[in-house]
Amino acid sequence: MITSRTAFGTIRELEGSFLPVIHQIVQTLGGFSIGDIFPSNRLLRLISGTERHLKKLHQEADSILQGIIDEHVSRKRRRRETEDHDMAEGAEEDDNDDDDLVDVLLASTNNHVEVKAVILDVFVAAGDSSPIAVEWTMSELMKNPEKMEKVQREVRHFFDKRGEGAVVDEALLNELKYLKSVVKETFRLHPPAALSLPREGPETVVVNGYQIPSRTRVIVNYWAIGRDPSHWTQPNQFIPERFLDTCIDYRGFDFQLLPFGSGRRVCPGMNYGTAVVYSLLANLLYRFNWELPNQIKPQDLDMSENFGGAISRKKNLYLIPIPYHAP
Ligand code: HEM
Repeated sequence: MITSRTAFGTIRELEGSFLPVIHQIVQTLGGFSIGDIFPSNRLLRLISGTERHLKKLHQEADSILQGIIDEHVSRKRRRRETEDHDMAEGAEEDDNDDDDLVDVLLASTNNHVEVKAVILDVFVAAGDSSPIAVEWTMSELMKNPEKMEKVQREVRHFFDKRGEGAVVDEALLNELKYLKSVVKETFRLHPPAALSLPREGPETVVVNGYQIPSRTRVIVNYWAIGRDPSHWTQPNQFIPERFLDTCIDYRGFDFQLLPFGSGRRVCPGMNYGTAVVYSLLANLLYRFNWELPNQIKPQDLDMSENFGGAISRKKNLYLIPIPYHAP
């Protein structure tokens, strides 16, 4: 929702139909089909039906995006007409402060196919990653009440000192060390994108004694790397403290923790995605205490995963918020 408001501004009706299509595209792309294993065999690709399904989804997304672009073009035209009229009467030219992503892209090209491709790429790649990360973080904190207490103490101390409106940016995260460790630990156990996008190398290489011929399709399993016992002690336990005394980070330089990938094809939305995660979490943790419904005990909270383009919870997380009032 935050990404779509940034991209589309206020076109709520079309936005409402676009997000479910994106969700289906992400789910379909994330699954494996027999055609993925033998990509050169067109018959297998046809039998699996995935290609047909994706084409249909693509057509739906394309027509919704065209509607959004048309809306933007006519809104811009109306605004320009009003501005021309106002300027003729002596008013100053309007700046473009409230332009959204579509406006910015349309200002740089008249080619609507390119604009649609960029928007589709951003939405499919961004998917629900940040909300999924927040949902897993809250799940782990509910399962581990002592960690929840510790992180809330830190966040409340921070906001009580700086005021409720304080923005949690990269500089201030140095003060929220435990929250940062909690997020790193969640990315380690539950990377929203478990697998890299498929990549092909231009030439043959040898990695750890394995020869990988050029043009081989390679997919890296970030989920398995995060739980590899040769890198992590008690790999399946949620222990944010493990990050307090190390500089291991998720930015792509520490190969045992790669929730955003690494190298030239590292996620370009990393800063935006993490800013959303930190600010949502900081607000949820500051403003409310949280309880599990139906007397569910923390240790009984279901943590099953849904396999797809993004690894979300299999069952939604339902929690009871209890407003917190600063003393
Ligand atoms: C917590 C949030 C996010 C996570 C965990 C995440 C993770 C990833 C991962 C693992 C990849 C694949 C890297 C690879 O193939 O090795 C990726 C690619 C990508 N991400 Fe993100 N992402 C997040 C948020 C976002 C957001 C908010 C945007 C855009 C607004 C975005 C845009 C992209 C794009 C465009 C690519 C494809 C890059 C390419 O084609 O090489 N991501 N992301």
